[in-house]
This record gives sequence, C-alpha cells and structure tokens, in this order.
Amino acid sequence: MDQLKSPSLFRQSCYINGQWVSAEETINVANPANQAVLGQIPALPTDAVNLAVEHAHDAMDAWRAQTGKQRAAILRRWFNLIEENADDLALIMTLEQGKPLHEAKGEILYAASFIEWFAEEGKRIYGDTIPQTVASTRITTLKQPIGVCSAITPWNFPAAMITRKAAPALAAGCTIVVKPATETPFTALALAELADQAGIPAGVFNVVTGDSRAIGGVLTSHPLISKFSFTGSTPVGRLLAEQCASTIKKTSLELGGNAPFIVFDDADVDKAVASGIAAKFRNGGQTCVCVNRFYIHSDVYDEFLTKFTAKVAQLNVGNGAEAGTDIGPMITSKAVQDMQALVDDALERGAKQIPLGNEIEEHGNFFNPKVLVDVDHSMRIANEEIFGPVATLIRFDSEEEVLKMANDTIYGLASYFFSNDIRRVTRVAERIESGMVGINTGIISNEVAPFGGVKQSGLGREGSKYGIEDYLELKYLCLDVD
Ligand SMILES: NC(=O)C1=CN([C@@H]2O[C@H](COP(=O)(O)OP(=O)(O)OC[C@H]3O[C@@H](n4cnc5c(N)ncnc54)[C@H](OP(=O)(O)O)[C@@H]3O)[C@@H](O)[C@H]2O)C=CC1
Ligand SMILES: O=C(O)CCCC(=O)O
Repeated sequence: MDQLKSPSLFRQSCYINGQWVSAEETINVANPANQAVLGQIPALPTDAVNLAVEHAHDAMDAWRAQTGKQRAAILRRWFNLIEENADDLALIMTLEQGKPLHEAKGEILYAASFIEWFAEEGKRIYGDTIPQTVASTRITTLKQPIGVCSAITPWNFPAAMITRKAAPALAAGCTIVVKPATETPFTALALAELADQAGIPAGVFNVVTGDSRAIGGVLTSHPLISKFSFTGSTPVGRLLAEQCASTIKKTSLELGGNAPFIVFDDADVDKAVASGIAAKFRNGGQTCVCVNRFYIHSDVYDEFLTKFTAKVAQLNVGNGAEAGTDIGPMITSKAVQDMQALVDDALERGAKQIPLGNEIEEHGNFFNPKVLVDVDHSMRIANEEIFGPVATLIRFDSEEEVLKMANDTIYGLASYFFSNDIRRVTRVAERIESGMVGINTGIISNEVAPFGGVKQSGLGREGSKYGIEDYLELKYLCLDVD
C-alpha cells in the first residue's frame, strides 16, 4: 500500500462510534494475484460487535433529528472525498480484490454515485394526504427512518455494495453497522476513513470485521437492529433471512443469479457480441448479473460464435494492477476449483471447449476465459451461478422454446435479450422472469434504476427512488378534528 497518495486511507482497524478499534486476534488479508499479505484486520469479539450496535442505536436520535437537507450536505462531503481519492481507493480495491485498475476506478465512481443520489433523495421523503371517508377525520402518512440497520456485503464489489445500502440508510436518518467480506475489508475501512473526514457523526456509520458467522449472528438477531441488508450467495442469504425472522427484521436480499442472454435471429449480431463480452466478462465474470447462459438462435449461431470467440481470444488474463489486464485473478483458489468443477461436469456430459489461442498457463488464482458449446440443461453449469469467465452457448429455434429454457431456473436477477422486432421485444420483456432486463444492451447497472431480483435471487430493490423505501417505515395518522 506504499503507493497510496493518502496513506491514512489504509486502515487496519474497525471503525466504531467514530473510533478506530483493534482486537487481540487478527486476520491476514492477501492479494489474490500473488497471495502477498496486504495487512491485518481485527477479528472482533462478539461483545465488541454488540457494543457497535448499541453505539449505532445511541447515535440514531441526533442523526434522525437533522433535516434531510442537513444530512445531504454531510453525505455530499463524503461523495466529494470519495471522488477526490478515487485513484487511491481503486488501488486498494485492486490489491485486495484483483479486478483491473480501470474497473476498480469505475466501481469507486459507481459507489460514490449512490451517495450523491441518495443524499438528494433524502430531501424528498414525502408523506401523503388521503381523502377521508368520515367527514370529521383527516388522514395523513409520514415516512420515518426505520432505525438501526445492519449489512453484510460481498467481495466482488467491495465499495458499491456498501454505499448502495449505507447511503439510503443514512439519507433516511438511520444509522448502520456494516460487515464487509473478509477478503476485501480495506476498501470498506477506507470508506470509513473518508466518512470520518466528511464529518459523519460518531456511531452513524460503523464497520466491523471478523468471523462472519459470529458477527452475522449479532447483525441478524440483535433486538436494537430493525433492518438487515445482505448481498451474497443464495444459501447464505437464506440462512441469514431465517436468523432475522426471530426478531422480525425488515430484510433486503440481493442474491445469486443465472442470467440468460438471448440473441434472436432478427438481432444486430455485432452489437450482441460486444454487449455479451461486457455482460459476461465484467469483473472476470464474478458479478451476480453476469451472463450465465447464452442462448443463440440457430440462424445466427455460427456468426455469433465466430465473432464472440474472436473477441474472447483478445482478453488478457493478468495482475489487475498491471496495464493491459482485462481479467484479473479469481478471488480465491476455492473459486477456481468450484468453477473448474462446473466446466469438468459440462465436458463430461458432452459440452465442448473452443480453443482460443490466448490461454496462459493457469496458476494461482488465474483462470483463462473459456467458451463452451453444446451445453444443455442437464449440466450443472446451466443451473448454477458460474461466477467466473466461462461462457456457455446453447442453440434454440423458437421464442417459446427459449423462454421456457431461460425461465427454467430458481434465479431471477438479470436477463438480456437482443431483437429488433418491437412486438417480440414487448412479448419477451413481459414474459421473462427476472427483476432486470437488458434489451439490446449488456450493461444495466446505475444508481437511478432499481436493482434487484425475483424468485430466489432476492427481496427488495436497491438504488433508484425505490431504494430508500426499505430504510423507511410508513406511519398512518388519523386525526379527528371535531
Ligand atoms: N450476489 C452476489 O453479488 C454474490 C454472489 N456470490 C455467490 O456466492 C458464491 C460463493 O461466494 P462467497 O464469497 O462464499 O459468498 P458468501 O455469500 O458466502 O459471502 C458473502 C458475504 O457473506 C458473509 N457470510 C458468509 N457466510 C456467512 C454466515 N454464515 N453468516 C454471516 N455472514 C456470512 C461473507 O463473510 P466472510 O467473507 O467473512 O466469509 C461475505 O461478507 C459465489 O461463487 C457466487 O456464486 C458471492 C458473492 C456475491
Ligand atoms: O451483486 C453483485 O454482483 C454486484 C452487482 C454489481 C452491479 O451493481 O452491477
């Protein structure tokens, strides 16, 4: 971390109630490109996590008492500081997460955009006046901050998954305790350092690190917490939702996906190829909205395959900190093994791997992009989240057939399709089972649009005007004026 322009951004302590807190036990955090230890984070004992929740609770009254405009001014300072320190934050992210520097910088700006957006939205939390049914009554509603919030976030987007939750919480007048993924805590702690510099009051934004089960236990069951938000795998989300049930916490879950990407015979194939590369290989494929299954109409299959494969063959695998890298290391050796097991299962069941010619010798967490053809739904790879740079191609002949295959999954996060027929676009957009649909585009994420899934991909929406609702309670007032 000695290349940082602002070395104070590299924090190896938790941030609780405006203080930097260490613990007797620590956990090493390593660079996934070369396993070099970057630093240590506290393995916080549960009583310290309980204390963090109590501080967040104590800080609530003063924070919620500020106006939306006052909170917006503080959040705006946080946003500005993140933008000013974007290069340092990107470097920290690349070193702990592996993604190429230009992608890390893109994520920092994306993360900051949620703070700017929700700072503004916090000024516009309106209630309603409802026409009464009894002459002497007056009916109104108020929206109030839900209370202390907690969040557990993943390693694939170490900054944006925090700000997409913390920004609406803080803008609404709530306080929050965040546990980042153990692989990528330093980006989170750098955000905390900037929150401190921005003047976010003590106890309003807290970051705790350590054993995920123990901390998760507190963050999903503490009676002072009203709302829990999670981004990560579906099995862990299911478990955490169960844990939240005992204290009836409002729960947002942004879980796994199995995105289909459909290219119809009337599509612009060149556009579909370029968009497919972006939607599949962004963050090395380690994104919940990355394409899991390409369905290509038989009439354009050969053209798509030739052009797509040529582009995949140009992707460079390497250290994300080095210029020219398109795909950094996978997050862990386990992620590599899990993905290789999906590829092996597909190959055993009849899929074929297309030689690309640009393969490096796979070592450590470096994993070449792969294109598999003759994939079908009997294979694990068509049913499970790949979370890596493997593209799987399936042929189809009719709209009915492809919709059936696309919807044949427990997931429903993102889907993509390409067609130039407006009637088909309308039909397919209405029938495809996902919370988000990219039509003739492979990039759908931004702060103004509602991000979230249906089926077992989760609950709730993040970003957009809807994203703040999860951090508010609606109160109904019935006044008798006689
Ligand atoms: N929707 C998405 O964006 C993501 C989906 N995934 C999917 O999950 C797969 C596995 O990735 P993985 O990193 O293991 O994802 P996890 O769901 O296990 O991890 C995400 C977060 O949950 C925490 N966590 C894990 N187990 C528990 C628990 N029992 N109690 C409380 N918190 C917990 C982790 O903490 P810690 O790091 O400390 O263990 C991390 O902060 C990926 O291959 C991908 O398919 C993964 C990440 C993001
Ligand atoms: O859950 C994820 O994988 C992060 C979503 C990234 C995005 O907002 O596009």
